Amino acid sequence: MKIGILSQFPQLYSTQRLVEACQSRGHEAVVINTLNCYMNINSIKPSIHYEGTELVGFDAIIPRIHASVTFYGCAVVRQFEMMGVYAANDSISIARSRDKLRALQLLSRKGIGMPVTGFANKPNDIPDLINMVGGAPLVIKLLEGTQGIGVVLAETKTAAESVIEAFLGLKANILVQEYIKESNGSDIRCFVVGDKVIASMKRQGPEGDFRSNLHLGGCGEVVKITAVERKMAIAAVKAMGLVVAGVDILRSNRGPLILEVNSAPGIEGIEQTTGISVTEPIVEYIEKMVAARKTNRPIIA
Ligand SMILES: Nc1ncnc2c1ncn2[C@@H]1O[C@H](COP(=O)(O)OP(=O)(O)OP(=O)(O)O)[C@@H](O)[C@H]1O
Ligand SMILES: [Mg+2]
Ligand SMILES: [Mg+2]
Repeated sequence: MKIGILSQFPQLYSTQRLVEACQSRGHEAVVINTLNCYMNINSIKPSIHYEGTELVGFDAIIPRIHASVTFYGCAVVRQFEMMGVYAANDSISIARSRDKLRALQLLSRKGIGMPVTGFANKPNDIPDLINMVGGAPLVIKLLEGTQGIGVVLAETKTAAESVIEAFLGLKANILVQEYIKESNGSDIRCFVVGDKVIASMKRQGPEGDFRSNLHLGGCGEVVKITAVERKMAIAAVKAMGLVVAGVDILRSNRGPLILEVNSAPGIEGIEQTTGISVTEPIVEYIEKMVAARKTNRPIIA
């Protein structure tokens, strides 16, 4: 197969590992810088051009769309879909999961547990909004933040009111969320491919930070997840329609709660913490899907 890896960063560990996994399973891997793709949208033969030539002959793509380029990245993935190329994460699912509000709304419809979350537009909604999620302390999040940036813990009602006012004054879209204190600055990251959790780790934030993101200095350790957590992670990925995803779960007093589903989950942290290759299963999954598409057999993966 010829597999395109959509990434702006060819030197990144994750990009390199995906290339290696494709090659070790006998496929051709091409790293494509998403932002350098330009598209010809027409009803006869939609195409993508790249550095002066047309991209042809691809069987599948693995999108690694960075949060800062969601709009353009999804357009490129969608164009590949229009050309009949299999996308291991399609454009609709990436867009769904990237917007934390949309994602939580979809998860809530499936009855998947999550911290109580509020969303508002007008500043005069603030006191009731704060009460709705159980009062302070509470967490305030930018809708499209990532790597823990734009996730704030407001310890008091006054702090919460001023942070919410400031964000809304800047026209930022924010979520207001119940703070799960008992998770103690840690969460569980499950790496899912298809309908399987391939690897999981517990992430613990640095001393004094409630955020567990590895990019902010958190560290990972191997963890055994429960059957309920496994089921929940898989259901969340299915609700998004993703095939490759990183699911963040908080362990709360009322059981596991989903925080979010990431469509371009980090690969370095989970592989180094667990010693499990998560890239091989991605390529294996793509092989099954592409083969099933060709023969029109029902897809069992
Ligand atoms: N409601 C909450 N209660 C307790 N801790 C929370 C809550 N929300 C977020 N956190 C902590 O903050 C971290 C970052 O939050 P979240 O995953 O929502 O943001 P992110 O910026 O999208 O991160 P990622 O890099 O995983 O995409 C979480 O991993 C968790 O440790
Ligand atoms: Mg995220
Ligand atoms: Mg997260």
